[in-house]
Amino acid sequence: MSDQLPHGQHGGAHVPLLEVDHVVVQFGGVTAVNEASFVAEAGQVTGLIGPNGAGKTTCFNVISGLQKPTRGKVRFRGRSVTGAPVHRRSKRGMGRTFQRLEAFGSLTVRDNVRVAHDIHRGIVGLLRPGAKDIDALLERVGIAEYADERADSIPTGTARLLELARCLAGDPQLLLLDEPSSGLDESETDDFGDLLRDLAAEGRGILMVEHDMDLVMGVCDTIHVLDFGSVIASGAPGDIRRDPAVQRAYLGYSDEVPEHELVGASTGAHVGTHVSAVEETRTDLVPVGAATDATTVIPVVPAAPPVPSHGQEPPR
Ligand SMILES: Nc1ncnc2c1ncn2[C@@H]1O[C@H](COP(=O)(O)OP(=O)(O)OP(=O)(O)O)[C@@H](O)[C@H]1O
Repeated sequence: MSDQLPHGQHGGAHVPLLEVDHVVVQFGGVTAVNEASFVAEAGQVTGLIGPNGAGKTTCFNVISGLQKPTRGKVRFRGRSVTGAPVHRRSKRGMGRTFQRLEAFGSLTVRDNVRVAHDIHRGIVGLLRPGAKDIDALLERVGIAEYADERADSIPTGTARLLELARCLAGDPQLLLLDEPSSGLDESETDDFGDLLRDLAAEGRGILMVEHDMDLVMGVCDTIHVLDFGSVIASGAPGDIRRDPAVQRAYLGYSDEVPEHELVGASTGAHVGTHVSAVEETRTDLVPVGAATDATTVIPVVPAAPPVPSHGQEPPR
């Protein structure tokens, strides 16, 4: 029996392209992923964000098959792939890029994409794509001018786009992108965001771990937020931006101490730190970007002293 069900349908019921279902990953005493459940839909860009150490990469490893979960399931196109090896997931239509660049340094950019295509297609790869197909892909991701350069001589941002081109050479239905914009300048990041929207408009699903909040908030349809391995929020960018639990996760505040105690006790060193952090944040109330109502501001009013902060910018 074929396992290639059309995504989105399963006996009439809606089936997400990707489902992460109560996944737990433990490394000895460390729970890196804690009962995480979320979905990524076809035709959408989905963001997976969270502070450093929140469990994003571990989740990606579970989804792509590099890490066996301690418990829980991963379903792709309605079928469990929890025990499937990486290459089988890839054959079923998952493509992944890594934070670490994986291209062959001594090959040209064009040959890197050609090799990725051949590896993915296996025997079918013998029917090699024409140079025109490869060049069209390079054009699409915006690196055609580097086609004849060795991969180890191109700038980091370009190398990231090469990773994406290599991933797209396998024609995946789901793209798992790990920090895809790092190394891109502002205008390259804008172009990259447009490309992600185009890829989603073709019906592909994109799940992206990304620290550039402008990009995440600008291109994602849905965002899932991890903190200490658990999903603490899921929703549209505007909802995530305003979610108090998300703000706490990024800024490192707990809500156990009422705000009036904070203000009244501002002589304490740690509280002083907190107050200045609050002031710093509040002077930073900025109009939310073009993706939503431009008059909305970020309601960041932490209500308690700091717990060890992840030291990262919250979603803006
Ligand atoms: N192989 C491992 N052995 C032990 N602990 C691990 C291992 N891999 C990850 N961890 C721990 O699991 C937790 C989650 O790590 P993970 O790399 O998934 O987080 P992350 O959200 O991707 O972080 P970052 O944004 O910094 O890349 C961290 O506490 C990390 O130290």
